[in-house]
Amino acid sequence: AFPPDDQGYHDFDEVNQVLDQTVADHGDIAAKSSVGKSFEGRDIPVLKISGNAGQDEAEPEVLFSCNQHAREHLTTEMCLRIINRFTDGYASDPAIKEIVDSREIWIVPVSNPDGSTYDVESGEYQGWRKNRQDTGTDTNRNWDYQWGCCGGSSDDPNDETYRGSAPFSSPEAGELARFVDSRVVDGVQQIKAHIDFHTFSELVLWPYGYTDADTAEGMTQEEYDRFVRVGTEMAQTNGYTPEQSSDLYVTDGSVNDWMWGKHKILSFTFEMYPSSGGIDGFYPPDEVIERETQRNDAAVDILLREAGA
Ligand SMILES: NS(=O)(=O)N[C@@H](Cc1ccccc1)C(=O)O
Ligand SMILES: [Zn+2]
Repeated sequence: AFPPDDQGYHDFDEVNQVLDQTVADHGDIAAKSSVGKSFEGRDIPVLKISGNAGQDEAEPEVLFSCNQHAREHLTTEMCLRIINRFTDGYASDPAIKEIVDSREIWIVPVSNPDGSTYDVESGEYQGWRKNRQDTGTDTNRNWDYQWGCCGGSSDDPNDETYRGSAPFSSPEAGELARFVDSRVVDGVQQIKAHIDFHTFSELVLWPYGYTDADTAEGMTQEEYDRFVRVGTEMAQTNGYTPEQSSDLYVTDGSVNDWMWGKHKILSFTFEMYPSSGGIDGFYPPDEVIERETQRNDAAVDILLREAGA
């Protein structure tokens, strides 16, 4: 459970209650399933929002994933904001209805349920980042694209950026990857765009993370320019700084590199509020949740539009 002053945040059980209630209230446009189990055996929930949610329709799909890093709890609230906005708004807002009827939206509010639970279950924040496998794997260094290639992760199990013993050695990354793989229908990946939400620094990041170069195998200049255009457009709406993720620092095995490198999914990371801080930057007071999640509404709409382009 979150500390008394931060009850506005949802822990894992409360997230599942919200998802179940959403399906109960909006069963025609919302469907809950699991992408698989975490290391400690928790189901990692995914909510699908679409007209006729029970049918797989030939519509562009978009994935929003949150809380890959345990302590980054504001990102779970970001995924819940997306869920509430597109379900509660469906009956009253024609623009929302138009999007939901023409897209299939997948939302994973808690990608790392073991780590997220560990971080808050004592009632005191643990500052935990990784999953709960042995001494912890940084799942955002465990994706199977240029894994461990380039000094953008650690081979020391005690480090915060430990890449794991092998690509997809963490079930959390492996199961989400398996879910994305499963969205290849008749040889075509149905998911066209993705945002992985993190905190903090207020950035919009795009691949590749493993190299400083703009272009590399699997990334032409035209493809890079599209990341810049869409990333910059989204950043103009939320005031974040847009940049290639390696401009921040080189990472290898990150989710964005795999989403683009393997599936050509237009995949971004958003680093949310605050813009700076120490360890307290991971724990903004719950009073900021509404403001800092609504801050990304327009960017989310841009990505949903872009998925159909
Ligand atoms: N959220 S964070 O503080 O861990 N920063 C992220 C930044 C990041 C995210 C995606 C690709 C490259 C870099 C990280 O994984 O290091
Ligand atoms: Zn993070």
